[in-house]
Amino acid sequence: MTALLSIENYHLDIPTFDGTLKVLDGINLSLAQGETLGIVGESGCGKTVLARSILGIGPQRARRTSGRMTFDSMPLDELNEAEWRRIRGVKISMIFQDPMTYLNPLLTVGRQLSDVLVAHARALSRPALSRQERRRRCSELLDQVQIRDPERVEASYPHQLSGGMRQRILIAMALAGEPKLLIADEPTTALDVTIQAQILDLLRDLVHRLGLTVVMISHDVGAIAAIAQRVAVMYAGVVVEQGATNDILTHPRHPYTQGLLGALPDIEGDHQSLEAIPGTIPNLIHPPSGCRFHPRCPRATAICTSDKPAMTSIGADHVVACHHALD
Ligand SMILES: Nc1ncnc2c1ncn2[C@@H]1O[C@H](COP(=O)(O)OP(=O)(O)OP(=O)(O)O)[C@@H](O)[C@H]1O
Repeated sequence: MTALLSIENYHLDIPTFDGTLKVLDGINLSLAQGETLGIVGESGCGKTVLARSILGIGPQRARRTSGRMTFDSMPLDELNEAEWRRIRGVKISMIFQDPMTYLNPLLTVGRQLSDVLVAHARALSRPALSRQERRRRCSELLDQVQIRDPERVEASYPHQLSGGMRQRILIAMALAGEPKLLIADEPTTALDVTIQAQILDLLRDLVHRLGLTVVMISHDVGAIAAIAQRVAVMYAGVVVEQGATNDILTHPRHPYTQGLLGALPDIEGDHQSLEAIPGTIPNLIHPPSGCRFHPRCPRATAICTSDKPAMTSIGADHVVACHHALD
């Protein structure tokens, strides 16, 4: 099957005052239509930079040094701004952790949804929708995100709605262009636990009903497990392990994945075992030689400091980049 999104050997640098950050170091990911991929890793691993690069909105000074991304047979790295306008926010859309940042506090929800429809028609060089068509489409979108009282919500300003409702509105806006790919960057992190579960249910339902393909980024392995069929574990700009969610969660092979899973809240609730992965993410200006995880790895040997481990297949849908994965 051809992939809807494929990322091959993607390297990205960000020049800074102190030196060049080697933020993405040879990312390989592939996503089939209708699939949900979770990207998990500690803060600073490069998850957001990767997600934003898919949309062509990476950090301003960021430079792709090699590799490529292909979406729906289009080479994303070669698109011009006019081509991007037809894709960004339309065919590939994104939702974020804090909806309030992306909603205009001065306009009603209905007006903002309607504005999105106008902008999409313009971006796709389609005739503008009539007022009546826009109203119908707004109701349809609110229905898709399971908002049961669309009239009240359309007439509301963002601050009059709960965090969960605002996230639903952002999802409705993201669906307005009938996207093929939805990138969800920590969509439930700012919400309380019950609402988190509702938003995850909604995303699952959209995948099922609309055949949406989703990349979901989170440092919350539980949220990823609830929604993604496949998981990619990122560490310091590298995908270190990837495969079927169940396999990765029950048989993690990379010491970093094992540490991350060990760092999950324990059964009683919110206690985090902070000892699970000692140390912190390395400085990406001078990343460690060989395997970027070796300074923190309990299994590191000489080869880990000298040679970058190749991604090796260890199951039908399970790859890992570790010299000691099978020890
Ligand atoms: N605009 C920027 N300028 C310089 N460095 C940046 C910029 N954006 C991100 N970085 C650096 O890139 C690295 C990866 O950041 P990124 O935000 O992608 O991590 P993340 O895994 O998404 O973390 P979080 O979970 O906290 O969002 C970090 O070292 C970060 O400091």
